[in-house]
Amino acid sequence: MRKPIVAGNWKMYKTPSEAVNFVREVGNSFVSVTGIDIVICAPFTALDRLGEAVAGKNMALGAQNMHFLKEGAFTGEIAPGMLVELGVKYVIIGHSERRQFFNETDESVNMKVKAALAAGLVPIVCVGEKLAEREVGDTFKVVDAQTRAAFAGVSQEQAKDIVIAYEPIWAIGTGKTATAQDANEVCAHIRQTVGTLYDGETAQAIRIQYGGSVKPENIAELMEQPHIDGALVGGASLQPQSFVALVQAAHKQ
Ligand SMILES: O=C(CO)COP(=O)(O)O
Repeated sequence: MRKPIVAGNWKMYKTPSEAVNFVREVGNSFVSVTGIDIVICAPFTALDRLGEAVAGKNMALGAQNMHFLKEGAFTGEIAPGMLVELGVKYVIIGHSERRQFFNETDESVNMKVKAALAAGLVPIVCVGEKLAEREVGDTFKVVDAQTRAAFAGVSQEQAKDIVIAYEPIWAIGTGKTATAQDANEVCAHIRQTVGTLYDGETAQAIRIQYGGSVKPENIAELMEQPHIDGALVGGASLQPQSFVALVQAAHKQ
């Protein structure tokens, strides 16, 4: 059985003190929750203080990006080892906002995936089609190509640890969600692609999240789908009550 994973992607929201207040308000809500991974992907600047704040609270830390090299003259960049030292466990790679606004390519995504795995971080690799691509029926083709590129040169053993987030770009921050059935169909296709790259066992092991306007009201239906193992949540992860409600609704499945 795949362990469900609900992750909040805070994007460029929350100062360090706002982040710590969030954890304070969530309090012990998750302490006795088992059987689900709960992750907060915070801005780099909040990770240090969050590391202390989440201790014993059953929430893991994630970053939203990183560089693929260990160190170097790359002004403004953050290396994998810097995240590891802060207690970070997950890192989002290739979010559509990074692909769109920061020149992230399938090639850089692949290098970052390999670097994250080498550093002991779990990559949350984002794939997803644009509205125009969906409209011409290219959804499968797009996610297939993104998935293949992301996994290039990744061993079977390492591949099992990767989390994939299927985020249709037209559903991000728009209030439009893919229907649970449509989302499931694309996640099934992504799983099949992983199966062709490795084998059926790897395909069954890998966790696939859905992301795009996920809320406490729609997460349960999404999580009921056989190929959806979790959610990557933007806006609805920013308020403590809403984040707790998301995890509770996801966990009932
Ligand atoms: O991009 C997302 C998560 O990574 C989705 O954002 P929203 O949940 O705000 O649509």
